[in-house]
Amino acid sequence: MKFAVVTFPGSNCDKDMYEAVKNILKADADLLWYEHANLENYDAILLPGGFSYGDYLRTGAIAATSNVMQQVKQHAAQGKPVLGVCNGFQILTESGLLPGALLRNKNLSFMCHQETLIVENNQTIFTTTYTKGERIQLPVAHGEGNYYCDEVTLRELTANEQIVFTYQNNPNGSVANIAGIVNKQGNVLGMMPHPERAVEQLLGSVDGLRLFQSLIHNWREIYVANA
Ligand SMILES: NC(=O)CC[C@H](N)C(=O)O
Repeated sequence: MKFAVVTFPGSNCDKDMYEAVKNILKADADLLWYEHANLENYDAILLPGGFSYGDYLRTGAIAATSNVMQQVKQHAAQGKPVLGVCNGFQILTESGLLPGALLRNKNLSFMCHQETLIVENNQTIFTTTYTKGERIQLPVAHGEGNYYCDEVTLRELTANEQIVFTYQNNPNGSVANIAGIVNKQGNVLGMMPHPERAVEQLLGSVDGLRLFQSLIHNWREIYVANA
């Protein structure tokens, strides 16, 4: 299984993401500059955190218009996995791959600390290593992590079990305590907390590692075991 980590101008969690996948998971991965990225031969695409284009206009809005996102859309339409973390999540909502929007935190301040999340759906390709309702520890680091969607969308997200992670103690004002959602097909996950920053005990938690392990395991089940 081969991972692509896409770097935009202003990404700053791209190397952490790459290190987590390449050196901790020991998976095949490339770090790709957005302009030259050809995503054809990759199995999973990782959109890392940061401040793409300086967060100008709206977070993720300018990166969402880049050519590489057309490729990400094609990849997603084929049912292949896409994970957007933090700014990656913002890019996914701005590009229409996920519903809703990320607004400024309710206290209008950047926040950076460990949060307890609740695993709401452990039946996605990203979350089968967790149990439903499990409390896990992941760090958050954002100024605009306040997930918003209208009531109709929230009803749909709930009915389709697209809410994957919620915050135990909502730090940013997100609707329904939402920390991460998947698309209807279940192959595109966007989340504000950073799994790539929780892949070694030295970092305070290994709960993020399990997300990548889940993805690799389920990808093999789908594409290798049944081939
Ligand atoms: N770590 C990040 O990805 C930061 C995300 C974002 N640009 C924000 O502050 O909201």
